[in-house]
Amino acid sequence: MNKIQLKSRAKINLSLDVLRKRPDGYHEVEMIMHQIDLFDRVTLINREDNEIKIYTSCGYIPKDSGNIAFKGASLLRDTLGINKGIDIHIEKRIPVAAGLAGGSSNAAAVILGLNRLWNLKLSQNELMELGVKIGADVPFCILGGAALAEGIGQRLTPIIGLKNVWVVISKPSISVSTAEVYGQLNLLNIESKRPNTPLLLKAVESGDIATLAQNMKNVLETVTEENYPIITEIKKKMMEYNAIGSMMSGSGPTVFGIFKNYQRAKSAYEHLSLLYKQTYIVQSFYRRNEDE
Ligand SMILES: C[C@](O)(CO)[C@H](O)COP(=O)(O)OP(=O)(O)OC[C@H]1O[C@@H](n2ccc(N)nc2=O)[C@H](O)[C@@H]1O
Ligand SMILES: Nc1ncnc2c1ncn2[C@@H]1O[C@H](COP(=O)(O)OP(=O)(O)OP(=O)(O)O)[C@@H](O)[C@H]1O
Repeated sequence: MNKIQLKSRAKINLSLDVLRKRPDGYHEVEMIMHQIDLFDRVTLINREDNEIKIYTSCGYIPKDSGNIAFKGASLLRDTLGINKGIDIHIEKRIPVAAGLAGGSSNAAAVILGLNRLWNLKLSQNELMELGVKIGADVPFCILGGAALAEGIGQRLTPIIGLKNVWVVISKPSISVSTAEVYGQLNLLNIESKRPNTPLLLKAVESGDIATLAQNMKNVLETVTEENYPIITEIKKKMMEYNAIGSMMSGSGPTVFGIFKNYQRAKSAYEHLSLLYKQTYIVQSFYRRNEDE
């Protein structure tokens, strides 16, 4: 085998709580993460030499060692002392710097793909332990499906995901830095924004999308929504167009809405895409990578 192609899926956070700030600056979180069926295509092709090369149609992501997919490949090579080269082709569809883990998901695809292409035989847990070295969202992207994430996001408990739930996502044309959002978070100001995680976990696992959608909360909204009122506007529009609930994903600025059925989601998508260019209609994706 000389080549492998993978789907690199985006995630949304169905809840996001921050418990405390650690001495190293990172935050301990408690969040419910769920993949959606919006994906980049990542193709890995072995090279004759030992270089790592990135090819992408997307004009505004790095094409050198600054690309997180590059970091995924060099991490595997350095850790295992491998002297091989790889061409990494990224066909970008996931909006960038959006709160959808687009970059983390590309890195996860590279790690999963090279494990197979180079026959490394690392377990999923070993891959996840390596993945966290390049980003807190990478282990979840390696796991796939749906999970409760704790620690800095790397301590994962897989949960039963939502089957074929319709979701509309809209990204306003602003980009947000995750580090800045966490940096501006005031832990004294989040009490009313904290989710009831046990209630939400139960709702997700039983497919009770009404309870889920009506109780979703993300403490990072206290920062990003405050900085960008357009997020409040999009959430309002989602509700006007019959979402059961709407929230910002991750550190934002992407907003998603959960819908009762395809017809309602489609109608919302048609209206919202006139207002916000980067609007997508997608389904929840519940299968873990090991199941594929
Ligand atoms: C907002 C989320 O996307 C929600 O899933 C994640 O918590 C962030 O995951 P990520 O973008 O993969 O995060 P990283 O690339 O590891 O970290 C970017 C920056 O975010 C901050 N950060 C990230 C994760 C975390 N648990 N606490 C933090 O304070 C740190 O300042 C870090 O320098
Ligand atoms: N392969 C990649 N895909 C997307 N962005 C990348 C990639 N490599 C590096 N980047 C850079 O990483 C930054 C964050 O992009 P990304 O799309 O991963 O953010 P995000 O969706 O907010 O991620 P998260 O939800 O994990 O915080 C951007 O500034 C982008 O230029």
